[in-house]
Amino acid sequence: MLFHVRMNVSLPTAMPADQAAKLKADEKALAQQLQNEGKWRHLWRIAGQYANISIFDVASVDELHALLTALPLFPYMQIEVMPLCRHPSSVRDNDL
Ligand SMILES: O=C(O)C[C@H]1C=CC(=O)O1
Repeated sequence: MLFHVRMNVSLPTAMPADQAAKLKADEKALAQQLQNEGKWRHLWRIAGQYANISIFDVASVDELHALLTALPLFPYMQIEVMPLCRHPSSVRDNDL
């Protein structure tokens, strides 16, 4: 199942720099692991914003929820999820 996910990140301004750096490093490691596993298929920065557009390819809504809520930055993100299905006019297969 494919999901379009937007993540807006908002770290508290009072958060110590070393805590923020650790969160970002942990987030990066997990994001890259999930990309290598094929579950996090696309990761794009939204220009000019601390936000991203991602495409996840997972087995279920429950799996997506588990992945998103396990992200180190999850407590500091606003997340919007859009489930995707095949468009009848698309000339592409689902292999993104
Ligand atoms: O920077 C972000 O957009 C938030 C998050 C998503 C992947 C990652 O490494 O950090």
